[in-house]
Amino acid sequence: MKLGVVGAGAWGTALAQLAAAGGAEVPIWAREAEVVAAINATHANPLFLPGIALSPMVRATGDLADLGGCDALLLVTPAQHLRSVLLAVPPGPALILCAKGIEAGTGMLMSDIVAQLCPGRPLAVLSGPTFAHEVAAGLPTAVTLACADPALGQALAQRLAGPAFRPYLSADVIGAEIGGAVKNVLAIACGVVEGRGLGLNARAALISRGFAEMTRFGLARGAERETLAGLSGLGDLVLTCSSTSSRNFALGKAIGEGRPAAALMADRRTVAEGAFTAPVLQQAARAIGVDMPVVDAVCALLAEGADVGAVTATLLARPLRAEGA
Ligand SMILES: NC(=O)C1=CN([C@@H]2O[C@H](COP(=O)(O)OP(=O)(O)OC[C@H]3O[C@@H](n4cnc5c(N)ncnc54)[C@H](O)[C@@H]3O)[C@@H](O)[C@H]2O)C=CC1
Ligand SMILES: O=C(CO)COP(=O)(O)O
Repeated sequence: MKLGVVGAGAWGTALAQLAAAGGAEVPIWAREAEVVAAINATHANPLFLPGIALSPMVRATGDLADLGGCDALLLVTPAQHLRSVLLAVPPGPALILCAKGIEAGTGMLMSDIVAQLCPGRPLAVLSGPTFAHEVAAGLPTAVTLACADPALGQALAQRLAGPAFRPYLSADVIGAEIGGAVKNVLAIACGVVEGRGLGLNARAALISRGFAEMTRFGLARGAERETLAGLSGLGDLVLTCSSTSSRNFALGKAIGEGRPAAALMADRRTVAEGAFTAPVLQQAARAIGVDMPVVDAVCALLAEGADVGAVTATLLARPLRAEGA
């Protein structure tokens, strides 16, 4: 099975490296001419994945048509740009959705966008605890590979699996997408806890209550509980809520240290998906009557520049409730 990669940020580049590990040539589309040049001339992507020597089998192009001969494409452009890129992706290859987010304005999951723009096109979701630089360096991890078609899911998992990369199959596409999108917002909250010096107890409590929010929202949207508790949900939540290697966590940490969110978001070249997902997730949750107080708190910090101390106090002063409610 020939794989191609759309999007040469950190994660797309790491996935291309993974796909090329067995010696196959892997075409990767990059939006930036400097990234195409660097990958082809120096086998590196210093802009988005510095410090990693890439396989010479990873071949970059600036023309999406060059990926037309692939059997499947890993789509790794940020969630807010998937729609525009999808319009130019060659028809035919199955699509593996790797971005973690919800589209602003429409509230659509990535699979909803594919269904709208390319109805009937075979698709899968790849999601889980995967810091790009660790995967590119060959460090071990496991992911969820969700696909409604078991034969396609099996073939994709076989193609992507390696000695240090272990996909677990699922049929729950929506569950895998929701876990990845929601955990980014919660990682911002955990970063705030770190930046404000609120302690490790607070972080553990927030991960746990954040997971309760992810579960409430996911179940209401038709996700399966075991997917949310798996690699693409809880697994990735724990990862991104624990390390400044997470851009979302790092963003939250800077907010917790007192830096204004708007200034932090301006001019960044790397993506902190949670900042875009937070308001649209809040809207989607309210529309179906799901309570997500941690997401509300992140929205207040991001959009309104609310005071961290006041937002924290509001969260802690909410009426007491049963843990499972
Ligand atoms: N970096 C990581 O460790 C992981 C990232 N992801 C997800 O992968 C997706 C991509 O993230 P990264 O590769 O980390 O990106 P990145 O932050 O390394 O790079 C930004 C990317 O955005 C692209 N971009 C900027 N403006 C664009 C536009 N107008 N149209 C199309 N593309 C545009 C750039 O070309 C570049 O590929 C995100 O949804 C992220 O949540 C998932 C797993 C791991
Ligand atoms: O999704 C990720 C790891 O699984 C990367 O997280 P960040 O986007 O917060 O860096």
